[in-house]
Amino acid sequence: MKMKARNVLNNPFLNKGTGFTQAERDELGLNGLIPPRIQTIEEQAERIYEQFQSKENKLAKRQLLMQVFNENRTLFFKLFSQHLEEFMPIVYDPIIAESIEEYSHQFIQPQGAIFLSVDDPDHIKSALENGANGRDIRLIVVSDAEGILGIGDWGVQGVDISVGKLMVYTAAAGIDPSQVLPVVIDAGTNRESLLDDPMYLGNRHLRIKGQKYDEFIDEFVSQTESLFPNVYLHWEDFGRSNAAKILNKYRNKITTFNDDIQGTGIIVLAGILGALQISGEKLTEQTYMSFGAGTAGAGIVKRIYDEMILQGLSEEEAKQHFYLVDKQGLLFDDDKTLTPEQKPFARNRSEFNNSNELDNLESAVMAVKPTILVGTSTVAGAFNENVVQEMTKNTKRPIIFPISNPTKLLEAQAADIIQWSKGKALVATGVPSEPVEFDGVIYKIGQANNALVYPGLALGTIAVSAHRLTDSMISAAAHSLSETIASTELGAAVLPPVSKLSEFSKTVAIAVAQDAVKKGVSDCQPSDINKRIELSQWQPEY
Ligand SMILES: NC(=O)c1ccc[n+]([C@@H]2O[C@H](COP(=O)([O-])OP(=O)(O)OC[C@H]3O[C@@H](n4cnc5c(N)ncnc54)[C@H](O)[C@@H]3O)[C@@H](O)[C@H]2O)c1
Ligand SMILES: O=C(O)C[C@H](O)C(=O)O
Ligand SMILES: [Mn+2]
Repeated sequence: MKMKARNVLNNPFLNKGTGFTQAERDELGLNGLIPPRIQTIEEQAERIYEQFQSKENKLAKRQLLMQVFNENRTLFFKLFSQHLEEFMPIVYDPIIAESIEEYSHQFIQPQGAIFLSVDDPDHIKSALENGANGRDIRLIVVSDAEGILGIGDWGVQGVDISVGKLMVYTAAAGIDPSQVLPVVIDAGTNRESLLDDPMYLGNRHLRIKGQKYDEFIDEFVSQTESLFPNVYLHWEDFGRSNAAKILNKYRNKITTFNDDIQGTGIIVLAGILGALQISGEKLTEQTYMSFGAGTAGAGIVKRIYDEMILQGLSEEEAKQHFYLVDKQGLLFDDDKTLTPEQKPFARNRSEFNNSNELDNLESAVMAVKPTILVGTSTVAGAFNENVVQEMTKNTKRPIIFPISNPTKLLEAQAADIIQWSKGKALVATGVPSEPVEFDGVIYKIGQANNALVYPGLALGTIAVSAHRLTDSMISAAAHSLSETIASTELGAAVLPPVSKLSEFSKTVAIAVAQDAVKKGVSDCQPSDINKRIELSQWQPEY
């Protein structure tokens, strides 16, 4: 086979398979190397979709799609754009969790990801260069996989989350797949079953913490910035002790984003604003309880607290609206184990006459009487019938969002919350949920997953080359999303449907870019914003 032919057939950015025209086949020396029939991308997509439908289970469906991804990115994204709602749970959450758990055994191909080892900081630069291979990288998703979704530490196997998040970026917002790089930092793993597994493909030692880890992250950021000066750096699924620390260290120095903290904050705020549009109530009158106050839980609380201040409350007034519940129960300020993110929202025991009894969710709900309950605890079934019924006593339309992932970790099923609350609760879940019928009304369930917002956020930021991702841009993203819901329909969802993801990603991008330009974080002219966004959007066509 000629070099030229091999290069295009083996390069997923260039390969068109049966889509090569006769002229291309002549020029590249492809005659005889692919079946003679020349197909349009639509015909190719139809063929693969037929194969997809014939696969008996979802993991097998994902494996088929990943094979297409590895061979032909354009065709993969054509298919993804045609079947966005159907493919999202397969290539992304929840099935991605299974693929991460099985990674070392199922491994065939590195899927264009970059593997960095904490033991080998000297190769960070060359690994990034090898991966980019001359491409202009504008977006990196990096994970060290200590806190994959709610399933914990998966070591090098967590690389799939970096690949998966990037696939959603392109499908939802048209981020050019040749400008992205998925990265995993293999810092070891504390999961014994991986360390004991002879097939495990990562470093066979416990997780490295402390100075060696911090220096590695520093070196990674500095090499990334010098190789790709226009990059937007997305952090995913780091552990609770690193996620906020890393974000706080770099957020005012580079264009960077932590999805679990900021992305989740945006989507939950948008969902709450959507729910309040439906109920006609005000945010500043709500009492908020976070069940699970880790990376996501505390990130959401900070976003909603900032919104309350934006809506006119003082810092002290705003704080009064928040209650955090974690493993210990309701969090109090005399607790020495609080994280820096929990501390500002911990309560004083003197506020309750039974503070010692508030060591579980049910008693905390009864004592606090929250009107909003968000679950980021990884505790399946924690929002039981009692908890939900208690919530209905506090307000006409309680807002209840169990958003732990994947499906097996949801704090409650949407259908149960609707039943137990007799249709009063306004519900969103982290994974897709079917509509629920109750008393003649069909309740649509919003998906409060950061995937609904991070694509638009990055598109807006990258399109106008904003040199920071500011809180103000983040707030603009949340507001733009909540404005797109159909709040007057009976049983309306609190968030827009995934089927409209491409449309509203653009809405989010415009709002974010406008805010960046207005606040001087970008040099783009206001009149150029829409054009710049359109030009940044890649289309899956040959
Ligand atoms: N829907 C979304 O967009 C989205 C985004 C981010 C995270 N999440 C989900 O949220 C969950 C948490 O993620 P994270 O990144 O914050 O993890 P994390 O480990 O930082 O936080 C989890 C928190 O839950 C607490 N917890 C554990 N057991 C508990 C119990 N029995 N009672 C009360 N609290 C308990 C932990 O102590 C910790 O503080 C995961 O399931 C993740 O998938 C969802
Ligand atoms: O990956 C997801 O589905 C959302 C979120 O980032 C999570 O960690 O659960
Ligand atoms: Mn995550």
